[in-house]
Order: sequence, then structure tokens, then C-alpha cells
Amino acid sequence: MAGGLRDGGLDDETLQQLRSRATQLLLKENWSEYIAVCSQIIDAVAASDDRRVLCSALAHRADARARLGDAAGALADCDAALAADPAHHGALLSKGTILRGLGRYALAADCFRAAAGCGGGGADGARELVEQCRHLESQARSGAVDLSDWVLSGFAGKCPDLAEYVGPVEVRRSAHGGRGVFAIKNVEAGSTLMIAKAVAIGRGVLQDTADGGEKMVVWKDFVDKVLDAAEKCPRTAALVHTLSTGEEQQDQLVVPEMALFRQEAGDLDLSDATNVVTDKGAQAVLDVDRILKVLDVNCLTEDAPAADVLGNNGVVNCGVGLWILPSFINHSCQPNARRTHVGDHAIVHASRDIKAGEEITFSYFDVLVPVSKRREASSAWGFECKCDRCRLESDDFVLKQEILKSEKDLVSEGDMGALVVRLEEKMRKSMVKERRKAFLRASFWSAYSTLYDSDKLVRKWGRRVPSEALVAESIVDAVGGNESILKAMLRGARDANACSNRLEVEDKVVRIGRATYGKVVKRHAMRALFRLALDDNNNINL
Ligand SMILES: C[S@@+](CC[C@H](N)C(=O)[O-])C[C@H]1O[C@@H](n2cnc3c(N)ncnc32)[C@H](O)[C@@H]1O
Repeated sequence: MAGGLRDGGLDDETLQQLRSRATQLLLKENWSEYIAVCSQIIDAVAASDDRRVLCSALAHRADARARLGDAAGALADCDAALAADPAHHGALLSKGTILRGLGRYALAADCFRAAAGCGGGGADGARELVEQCRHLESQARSGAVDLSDWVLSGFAGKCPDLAEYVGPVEVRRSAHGGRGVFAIKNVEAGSTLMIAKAVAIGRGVLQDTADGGEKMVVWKDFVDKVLDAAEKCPRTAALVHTLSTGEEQQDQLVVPEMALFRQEAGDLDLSDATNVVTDKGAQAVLDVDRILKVLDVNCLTEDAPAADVLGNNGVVNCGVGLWILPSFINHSCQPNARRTHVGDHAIVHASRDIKAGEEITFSYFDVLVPVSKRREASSAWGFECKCDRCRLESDDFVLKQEILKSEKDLVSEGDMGALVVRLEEKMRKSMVKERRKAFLRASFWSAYSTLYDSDKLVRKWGRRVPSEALVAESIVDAVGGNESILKAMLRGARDANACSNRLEVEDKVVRIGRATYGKVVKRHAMRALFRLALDDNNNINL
């Protein structure tokens, strides 16, 4: 390079200036400017034979593009760097990281293995990354997640990295409306059905007094992130495209292939999916209006009745997100699934035993309330719930008068013990079967829990009311596990401990714990979750 001038026309001094500028932008995390400076370096040295500078600029631009969600552009940069130097350590690490983020664990492990093979200081780190990929790959196949250590550490540090998983489920046409998710084999309560990573999440710390304006800020941030993700990633755009806008005829909604939700190794052909955004027809459909409608129908909140958040330590109290496969799950007032949110992942598990062929359902709203309240809630969602429980409770000629009277008594807030005793006696005299009994107990759960909360009322009504543990168990069998019932079971079990078989009681509590949180923690860690659930005063939100 005569006189410091490189073949591509960039002299050493200019290159040095561009590098300093890039470092400043990197420190400021100004990724778009950083990409522009990397591009200047790449363009300038592309014509020269300075492979070293070219490859590191490509690898750096790949990292920045990946940070902005442009996985396709980032991978193209890595491939260009590796074409020039197949053993480029930085490009191998970048490519591995991007592939890991896309759920291509085996391919990512290959990159990290090659990076470890390059020797040098980072070999141990690269080998550790290979191990992480192996672990994630096996989790993506089995769905087996163990969060026990993290729970026992008090959720210290970053939340565990999880892989997406599609369990024994399939999207089919549903009697509830449009498409729904169905079990394709028998599933035990607590078993994981799917693990989905959010397309985007909007989160905010809102005071109880927060007005609509603050919530709008969180919502807007969320919408922007979804639009950005759909724009950057063709696969995401294609997946969002499968979701309902709420305006289609239910029978015209297309049932998507399950393969769409799986990120199998080896099928990384982004050009296929790119057609979704480059094809003019599809791009016109995937416009902002459409995405807003899709979000209205499909987004989920982390503080929903069907959800628990692990590890937020009460700090974030408003989280709204889009998780694609869970969006196909319909509502039922006798739901059989719940979700546990861990970072950006939603782990959906069976909240009671599910038979092969049964539809998987969440509760979209509180279902521990009488049928009239549930009707109001479902009509606010824009549908009429026709689940078995709603049908049985609305059409129950024998108990109709009793249900109406009990609903009035709930509102008047009289003696809840009297309500419970009357309802139980009526059910006993009418020889109501266990399942229907459990439905009604669930509908009037607020009366039962007010009664059990009051020592005075429990003493007053004594043996005329069933035990808290017995009622909790019957409700869980009918409408699945949830925190409110779990807390009752824990309290009931504590009272029952003195006179019952301790192990039997603990087994029942753990069973309800699994129905509530899933089998994501071992027994000893489950106890830590129980302590948090019971600790009403320390404000820790599970
Ligand atoms: C998140 S989507 C669920 C998937 C949707 N069925 C589909 O085909 O895309 C929510 C929408 O599904 C329909 N839905 C969910 N649960 C329902 C139920 N129990 N009865 C009738 N419609 C229901 C409603 O139209 C609701 O707005």
C-alpha cells in the first residue's frame, strides 16, 4: 500500500477515523449509524485484498443488524465474511449467536464448535456455547424445563434461556369458533404443551393509579415492536399473517400447518418466507391496520387470570405480548391450560388431565364467578361462550332458582356462610353430580373463600360447610389449577395436617401446584413457590 493508500482507495488514516467513529457509536449503542459506518469500511475495503478488515467489519455489522432484529441481513453478512475467511472467529461467533436466537441450535452449535476449533482466548467460551446449544436442542425436542435452581435462588440473575417447543398439540377447526388447539394424546396435569417466544412484549411499571395514557404508552411501544419484528423477519410476518383479525367468517379461517410453528434444523430458507413481504399481494395484506386488528384479538397479558409470571419480583406489573401458537387457544369457563411467563417465553401447560382429541383452552377472564358475570365478560370479548359449564349452569332447571338467589346474595354481601350452606344443602338434596357441584362451587368461589377467610364464620357454620381442602380439590378437577384455589388448598392442607396423613396431604398440594405452575420445578422448589403464593404481605408477584 504505497503512501498508506489501500487498493480500494481508503488510506490508513481514514480507516482509523472510521474505526474510532464506529467505537463511539458502539458505546452509544447507536446501531443504525454503526451499521452505516461498518458499510463504509466494507465498501472501501471490498475491492482490496484486506480480508482481515473486511471480515471483522462484516461480523460487526452482522452483530448490529441482529440487535435491530434483522436476522436475515445479519446472516448474510456472516456468510460473506465466512466466504472470505471460513475460520473467522468473530463471524463464526456472530453466526452461531444469530442461529441460536432463531432456534437453530444444531447449526448454531456447529458454528460455535468451529469457533472453538480456531483456538485462541475465546475457545472455552465457545465450547460452553456449544453445550448451551446442545441443552436447548434437547429441550426443544422434549419440552423438559427445570427452573428449580432459578426459583430457589430467588430468581437471581438473568432468567434461564428457553427453547421454543411444540408438544402433543395440533391446530384444528373448533366448535368454539374458528380454529383451536387440540391435544393429540392424553396429557397429565402439569405437562408442558408448548413453549413460545414472544414476537414482542410491551412492559411497563404502572402505579395502581395509572391512567389510560400510561397504558397507551406501553401499548404503543408494543405495537411498534410487533411492526418492526414483522418488517424485519419474513418468518414472523408469515406467522402474524396466520392470525385472525376478528373480521373473517369463522369457517373461512385457514387451519395452518403445524410445521409452520416448528423451527426444524436445516430448513433455514429465509428466501421462502421473504416472499411474504416481497410479494406485493401479501405485503398489502400485512399492513399496519391489519396488524392492529390482529393484536386486538390475539395479544395476551402477563397478569391475566390464566397466567403466572416467574421472576419479575413484583417490579413489572403490566406486560402485553404476542405469542403466535398460544394465540390459537380458545376460551372456556372450564379451562384445561394455563401459562407461565419466563422472560419472553410463555410456557403453556395442562392445568388438569386432558384426553387425546380434547380442545386445549385458557380462561380469557376470571371464571371463578357466576354464569351471568361470565356472560358479560365473554360478550365484552365479542363472543358468546357455549362451553359445557355455561350451558349446564344456564339450563339447570333444578338449581335455577337457587343460582339466581345466590347471585343476588353475593351482590348484597350478606352472610356468605349462609349462602354456602344453602347451596351445599340444595346440591345434596338434588343429588347433583360431582362435576356439576364443582362448577357451582367455582361460580360461587368468592362466597366460599370469604367464609374460609373468616374464623368467626367457620366457627358459626361448623360442620355444615365442607372443608376448604375438599372444595379446592373438587374445583381444580373441574376447572383446572389456579393460584386462588392453590392458596385455599395450602391453607386447608395446613389445617388438615394435624389430623390427616401428612404425605397424602402434601401429594395433593403438589398436584394442585403442578396444575397451577406446570412441572417446571422440582418438589423442593415448588415449596418455594408456595411460600411466595402464600406471602400476601411481601408484595412479591409470582
Ligand atoms: C385468540 S383468538 C383464538 C383463536 C381463534 N379461534 C382463531 O381461529 O384464530 C380469540 C378469538 O377466538 C374466538 N373465541 C375464543 N374462544 C371462544 C369461545 N369460547 N366461543 C366462541 N368464540 C371464541 C373469538 O372470536 C375470539 O375473539
